[in-house]
Amino acid sequence: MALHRSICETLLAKVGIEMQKKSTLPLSDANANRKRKEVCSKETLVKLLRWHFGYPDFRGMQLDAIQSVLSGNDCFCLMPTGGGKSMCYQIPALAKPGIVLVDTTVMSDFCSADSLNGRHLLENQVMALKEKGIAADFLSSTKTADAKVKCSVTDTRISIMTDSITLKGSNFIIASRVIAIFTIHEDLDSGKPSTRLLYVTPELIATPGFMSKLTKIYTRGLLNLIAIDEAHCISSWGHDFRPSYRKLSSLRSHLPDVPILALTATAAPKVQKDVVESLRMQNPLILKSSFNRPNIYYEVRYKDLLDDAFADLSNTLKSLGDVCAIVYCLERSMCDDLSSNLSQSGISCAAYHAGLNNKMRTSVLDDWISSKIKVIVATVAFGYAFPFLLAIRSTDYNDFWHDTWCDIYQAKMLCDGTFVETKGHGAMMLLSLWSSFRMVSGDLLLGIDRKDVRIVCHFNIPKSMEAFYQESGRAGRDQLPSRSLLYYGIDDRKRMEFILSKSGSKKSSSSQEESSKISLIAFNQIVEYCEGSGCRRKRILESFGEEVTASLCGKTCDACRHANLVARCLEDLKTVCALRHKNVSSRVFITSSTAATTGEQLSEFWNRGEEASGSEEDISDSEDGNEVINNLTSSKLQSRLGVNEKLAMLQRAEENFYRNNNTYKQNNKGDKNAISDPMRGSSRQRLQNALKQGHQRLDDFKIEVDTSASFLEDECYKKYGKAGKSFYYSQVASTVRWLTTATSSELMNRLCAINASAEAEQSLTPAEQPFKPPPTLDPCAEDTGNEYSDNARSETSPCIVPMESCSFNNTNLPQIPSFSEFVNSRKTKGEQLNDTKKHSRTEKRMRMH
Ligand SMILES: Nc1ncnc2c1ncn2[C@@H]1O[C@H](COP(=O)(O)OP(=O)(O)OP(=O)(O)O)[C@@H](O)[C@H]1O
Ligand SMILES: [Mg+2]
Repeated sequence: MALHRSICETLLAKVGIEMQKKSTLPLSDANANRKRKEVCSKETLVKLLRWHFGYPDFRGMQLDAIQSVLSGNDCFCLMPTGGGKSMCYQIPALAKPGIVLVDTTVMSDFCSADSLNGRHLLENQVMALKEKGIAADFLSSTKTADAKVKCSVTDTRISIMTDSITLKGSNFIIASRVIAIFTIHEDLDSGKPSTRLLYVTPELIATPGFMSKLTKIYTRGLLNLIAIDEAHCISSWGHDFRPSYRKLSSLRSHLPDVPILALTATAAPKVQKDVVESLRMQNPLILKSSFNRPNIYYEVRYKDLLDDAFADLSNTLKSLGDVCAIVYCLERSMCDDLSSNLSQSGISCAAYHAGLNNKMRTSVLDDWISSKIKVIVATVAFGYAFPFLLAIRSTDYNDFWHDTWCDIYQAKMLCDGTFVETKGHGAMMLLSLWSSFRMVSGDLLLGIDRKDVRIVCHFNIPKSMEAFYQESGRAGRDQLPSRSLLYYGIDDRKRMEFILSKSGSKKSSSSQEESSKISLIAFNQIVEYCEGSGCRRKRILESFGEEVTASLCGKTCDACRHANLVARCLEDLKTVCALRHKNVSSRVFITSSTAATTGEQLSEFWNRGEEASGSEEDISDSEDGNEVINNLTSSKLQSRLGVNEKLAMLQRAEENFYRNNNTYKQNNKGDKNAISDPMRGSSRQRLQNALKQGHQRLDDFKIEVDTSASFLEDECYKKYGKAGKSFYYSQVASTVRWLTTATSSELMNRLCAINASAEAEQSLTPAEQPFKPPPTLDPCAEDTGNEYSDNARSETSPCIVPMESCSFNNTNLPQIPSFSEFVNSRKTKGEQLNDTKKHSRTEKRMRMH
């Protein structure tokens, strides 16, 4: 034991775990208050605030909340972002001996997604509190996945003390953490814990081991308060990806008279009701501060009216000088692109998302917090993984594929290991994407207390007003003037609507449909915020049920300050939209909240239903998918299996899939995934429509529509015909999308050859017109001569050469590896690394090229 202690101390010293720098302020009435539920006087509490935090006085409703919980009442506290909610449980932790338990999303997100980052962040937070003289610490149910260095000293004790922690060994950082857990547990068991503020995850609370520990602390009269930070997760997000929050309801039954403090910045009345009921709060004191953030200037810019939104963003950031900023976007790839784009234009910036490896994320975060990096480009909060599959599928097939395997690879390291036996690629993709998006979900920057963020830009529309408020609220936590800038694009809006509408597909359960409807209604609020001409601030506040006067804003939003300009922009947007999306019923300026939920055909992604027979076997709609989603939440396998076992399991699943699939195909004459002629016809029609729109949009449009549509369709078919209709549709969709934005010269570049050939053919008499590829099109013509085979000829566009031979669009695709190949390539790679004694970690993101 003595040996253990000395090792602990040495290691703690080595990793620099800070001891408290400030002593706790001695309070004369502290002991007297120990058992009595007595309100601390305002003076005492202000003294604590000044001593530990150096602030002169409490803000807003802080004091009411603190006094309420100290007197034993439940309290529901609604405060704006940056309003100082943490103080409402930090001060009670100082006011009496005993423990304040804080259930926090920050930990939940980070620890379940990425243990090292979670720990790193929390270590920072806890260290900051320790420096203020607060005995704070944290515990989580995080599993340690890395198995580098054996940590034999603590193995046995850890497994005895926490039934949820699977320790397989550890690198140095983890070792230090493990020892810290050891000491916290010892402290909690001691009967006289020195810990005052204990941050935990809902996952940990749900474990019987920890609950029995809590019960012991409670029976000793040492549990003073349970604080649930970001309590809205119980309601609006809990069902989707934080079911563990639901388990918090057991707190009341196990610990009946410990006051509960629920804190949130985003709670609509229905959410508030849900939180109060779920936590079984009793007559809680409801404290509501205004959501108004007077120091934030709100502005919307319209992507469709900008020449170059990237450039606009970059110029805006530059014009602000060397300030700290956050840019949010929807997808990782966008994060990376945007970040490198901004860096190229001289802005100190980095991408931050779950696709980065631990080391990278930690270092980006550190650099941003310490101001080495000024701008952080992060993914927005998102709770749905399932529909992302379709969104991503519309991007390049190969990139998508590679990303997917990479995600599986990363998921084993980052997520909590919910792997299930699945039926093949579709399901595995869903699984991996689910994992990866679960990782990004919940705003990775949540809980980071960087006060001087001067501007928050949304480069893609957020999913709801609540998400927008949370994210934009990261600006100006120091109360100094700051900005929120949202770039609104019609395509972005459609993409988000699609994603949200697909979150409850027709084959899903009714609750999923319901949640999809709710999401779309919530999304409509943020669309109205962008498309409406009235005061932005008023709109935000009204969406949270606050009634405000028009004068409240005081020209601190673009709609109030530049009313005419905004009105003009909205008019222009209307026109652009009418031109660009002629065949798609536009929702611009349709403000009825039901419009989004009526299932209208909103974009190229989701009007697949109208295309011939639909896509029964689509990954999106497959029973497989639902099964995976269902299994994901109920999987018994959970994290108990090792990584290699999980990979082996996926490999087996793939083999089974192919076996079953072949049998299925033999038993069913037609392949459901095959692309039929009517489907191809319908795709050609869509491409024609898009080309016709181009005709209207562009003055110098000289493209022959029908032939070009056939050409493009043929291109899609050749590229993805064999992969099945899902990928074929995606390719058609992205081609349509490209057509709606392409410039004349881009169109000409891609289609000039075919149009040149059409023109050439027109100049010939019908008798002269050859049934062969035009020489200009075929760079290999000299080699192939007239050997152009009938097989390579498209039935729909007879004058087109095989795409593979066209130099202007070389679509030779790298081979797509099967999952087994992928795993084996990893193994080989690993062996090679061992052979050459390369211990340094190379790029985590595996490249298949
Ligand atoms: N009474 C106070 N006076 C001055 N500053 C304060 C006071 N209370 C809290 N703060 C500071 O305000 C900042 C925001 O506080 P905190 O992180 O608790 O906000 P929050 O309400 O939890 O925000 P979010 O919703 O973004 O998590 C912190 O830097 C905190 O130290
Ligand atoms: Mg907070």
